[in-house]
Amino acid sequence: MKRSLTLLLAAGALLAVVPWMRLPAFYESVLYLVLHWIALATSWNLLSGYSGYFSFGHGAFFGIGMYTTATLATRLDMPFLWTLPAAALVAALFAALLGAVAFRVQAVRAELFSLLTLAATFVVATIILNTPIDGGPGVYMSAVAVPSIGPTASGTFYLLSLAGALLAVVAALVVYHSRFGTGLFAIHDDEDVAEVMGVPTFRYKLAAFALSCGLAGMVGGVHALFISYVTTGDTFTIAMPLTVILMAVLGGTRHWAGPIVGATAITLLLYAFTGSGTAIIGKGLTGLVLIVVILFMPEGVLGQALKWWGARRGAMTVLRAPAMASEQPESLAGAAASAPAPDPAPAPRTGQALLRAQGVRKSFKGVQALRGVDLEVRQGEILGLLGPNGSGKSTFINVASGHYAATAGVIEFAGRRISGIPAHRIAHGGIARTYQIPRPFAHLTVLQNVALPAMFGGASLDRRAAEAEAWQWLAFTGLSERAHALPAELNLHQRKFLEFARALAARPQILMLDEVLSGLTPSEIDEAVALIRRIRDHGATIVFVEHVMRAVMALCDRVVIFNRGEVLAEGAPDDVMQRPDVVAAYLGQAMQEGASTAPGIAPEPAHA
Ligand SMILES: Nc1ncnc2c1ncn2[C@@H]1O[C@H](COP(=O)(O)OP(=O)(O)OP(=O)(O)O)[C@@H](O)[C@H]1O
Repeated sequence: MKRSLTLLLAAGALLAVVPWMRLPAFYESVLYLVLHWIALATSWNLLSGYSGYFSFGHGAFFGIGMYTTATLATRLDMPFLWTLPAAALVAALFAALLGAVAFRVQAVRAELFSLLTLAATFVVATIILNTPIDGGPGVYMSAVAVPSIGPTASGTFYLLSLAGALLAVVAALVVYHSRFGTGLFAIHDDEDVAEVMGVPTFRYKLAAFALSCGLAGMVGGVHALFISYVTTGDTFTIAMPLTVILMAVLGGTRHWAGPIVGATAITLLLYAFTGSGTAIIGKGLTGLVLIVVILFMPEGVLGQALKWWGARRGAMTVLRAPAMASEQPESLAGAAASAPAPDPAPAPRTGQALLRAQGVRKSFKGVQALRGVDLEVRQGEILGLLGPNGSGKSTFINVASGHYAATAGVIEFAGRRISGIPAHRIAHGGIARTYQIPRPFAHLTVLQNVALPAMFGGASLDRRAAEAEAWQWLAFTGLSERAHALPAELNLHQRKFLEFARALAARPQILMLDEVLSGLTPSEIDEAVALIRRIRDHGATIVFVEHVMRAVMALCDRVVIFNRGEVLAEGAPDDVMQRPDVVAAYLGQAMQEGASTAPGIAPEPAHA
């Protein structure tokens, strides 16, 4: 990052000389527009490209900035430069208010968020148009003095635009390489999993929205004086956010520099055809280029270029997320699955209750998935959660890890109530889980997938330490060779082990494994059983939902049997599995399914 930052600042310093080169004002205006669009597209990308929350309301915040500057400079005679921080602040505050409402509602994602931001644009425009802020005729700013920063007025505007673009790009670069940026990219791929792994999704989205809109507001403030006549009709159009989106998409939304490429290309292309007869050709050509890029370069021009560059150098990935694709530490090179791993949880086997659930209920629109579950997980044990399909095992894990809120009841962890608190705080407190169907972050490499929980989970490491930790867990689970692959390039066995590695990297006190063995071949199951044993030998407490009976019998200290959302039985595996009511529960399911025998109730000999 330091190299990019130095390059950026050096480029900024070089470009700052332009007004003194005595170029015709026309060129300064063109460059003003290029920088203006770079600032807007980059600021939009900070929320929408990074986190995947596509905003169609960037025009609203840009417009709020314009009107803040216009009002303060014309009505209160505030010096123009002082109005710019105010423009940024008002736009950021408005975004924070809107985000505080929108991000609280879980359903407001994807296209609903886009529609909401679009609607906000019209609401803002209507308010401004029908109040003294504008009142209808627009605001003239011709009497506002242009500060003498450059040798000419056009030079001053150019320099202001350069400052705005630099500020936006530096912000995008810093966020891209920060913990905050990593969290935003995780939200982009799977927000629920990101939250369960410890990313404070609400706070991160709010901060990104406010930052993105604050920058747009500041750019709006500069533009108000540049055009010197502000009207709602010209400001709050759908064309503005659309242009910004197209620029970012063309350049590539998954890289901080993507919008620079897109904004420069589109602005220059449109400008090259500004003559009255050729403007339409310019627009048509821009549209065509966009169609080609969307069809053949889904990661944008810069994304594709970096991919080619990476492939030429024989290295995988550059563009998937904030770059952290460092090489495997030498000490771990060639480490096999049996390599010593960091201690996942230094918990002694005291047998005391670490997690206690009392009267936990969960219903989904009429479906009673949990009907008052009481159970405890003891420190250092492997507790098996068993039961027929649909009996509520996964739901229990989902509720305990905060993925779903309990409808009623209390869950305590290490003596503290955790039911009702956000999932990222539960993760931070020391509970990690795997998903029955692996849910890796699709655009993060295997290494980045494992480093993320090390950053946001119980361990709470910084990026560098998290990456080192991730390498260790990759060695532990035998995935070192695939560190730079994307999850889609892994087979099921490897994806399941990736789930393990991610959960372990959080250094949890309790590890909840949800059917990690399903779909694996017998030899892969043996491997996984051996791995779970090793995790337990490190002192971890494990909750283990599983249908593979030989693994259950080989691993579990105790089992709890769920049936129809209730606890039917609990105790030592050998005793519980012989109980007639447990056999009947499984048989009931088998009969419903038309099977002649209960599925896997008779313990198979353990291979492992
Ligand atoms: N998100 C959801 N929306 C609606 N119903 C759900 C949801 N999640 C679970 N259920 C329902 O809750 C009940 C319990 O499901 P759950 O997945 O917890 O069972 P399970 O014991 O884990 O089953 P399996 O062994 O097949 O995974 C089922 O009837 C299921 O259909």
